[in-house]
Amino acid sequence: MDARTDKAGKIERRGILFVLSSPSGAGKTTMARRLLAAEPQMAVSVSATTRAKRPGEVDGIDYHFRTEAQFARMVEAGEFLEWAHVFGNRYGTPRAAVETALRMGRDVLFDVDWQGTQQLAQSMGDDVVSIFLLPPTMAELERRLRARRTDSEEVIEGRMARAAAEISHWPEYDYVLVNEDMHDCFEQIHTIVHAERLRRQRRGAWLTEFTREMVGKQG
Ligand SMILES: Nc1ncnc2c1ncn2[C@@H]1O[C@H](COP(=O)(O)OP(=O)(O)OP(=O)(O)O)[C@@H](O)[C@H]1O
Ligand SMILES: Nc1nc2c(ncn2[C@@H]2O[C@H](COP(=O)(O)O)[C@@H](O)[C@H]2O)c(=O)[nH]1
Repeated sequence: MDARTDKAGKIERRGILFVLSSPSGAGKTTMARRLLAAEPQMAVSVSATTRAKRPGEVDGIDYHFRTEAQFARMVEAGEFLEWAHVFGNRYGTPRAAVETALRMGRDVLFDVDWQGTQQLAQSMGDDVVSIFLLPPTMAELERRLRARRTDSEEVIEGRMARAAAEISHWPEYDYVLVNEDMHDCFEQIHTIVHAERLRRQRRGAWLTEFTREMVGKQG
């Protein structure tokens, strides 16, 4: 028996929803990829979006790329856990995949903006752990957006224009990290994941039973 299952092997651990947000280009996708490589049991929420595919992006892996009409039908059918307008496009978290992963006791990683984080926190409460990434400077943020070579000048300017507004939401997050050095930032995120999993409230009935049996066996 471990913290995930009871004596009958039934899953009793609720998955944690780890949310990463930042201004565009600060490094969420980079950190998410590293975390998923280090934590193969962690599920990732693949968002749906109406934005155009970037070079190298794959439908169903990076995003579910949808037309406006398809996205609107999904909203109408209640298929999203949350959705929002970001940079003139619509982005949303499909409900079904997240609910399946959580039911199986798996943690789920989200890359969503501040609006998505607020909506997830409202619907999923204490199961949400939110992390905000800051760039070391605005100049470095712009450098990273350009170095990525995935967006037009117009898109980059739009994202830089929105960066200060995104950053203003940092106090709403559980953790705020400066992504200066990739390795250090990843280590900090991984430490948060380990610590949050060890919270007493998340260890479930297993801990109660474990301590009761231990004390019962005394003498
Ligand atoms: N600590 C770092 N130092 C230098 N470059 C970095 C660092 N972290 C990420 N980058 C680089 O910055 C660029 C932007 O990173 P990334 O795509 O992960 O950002 P993002 O926050 O996911 O952006 P978006 O919200 O637009 O999807 C990438 O080219 C990435 O390799
Ligand atoms: N509220 C939501 N925001 C989302 C979701 N998926 C991604 N995002 C955020 O959109 C911007 C832009 O992303 P990009 O891939 O076009 O650069 C970024 O801040 C993401 O965090 C979502 O499902 N809901």
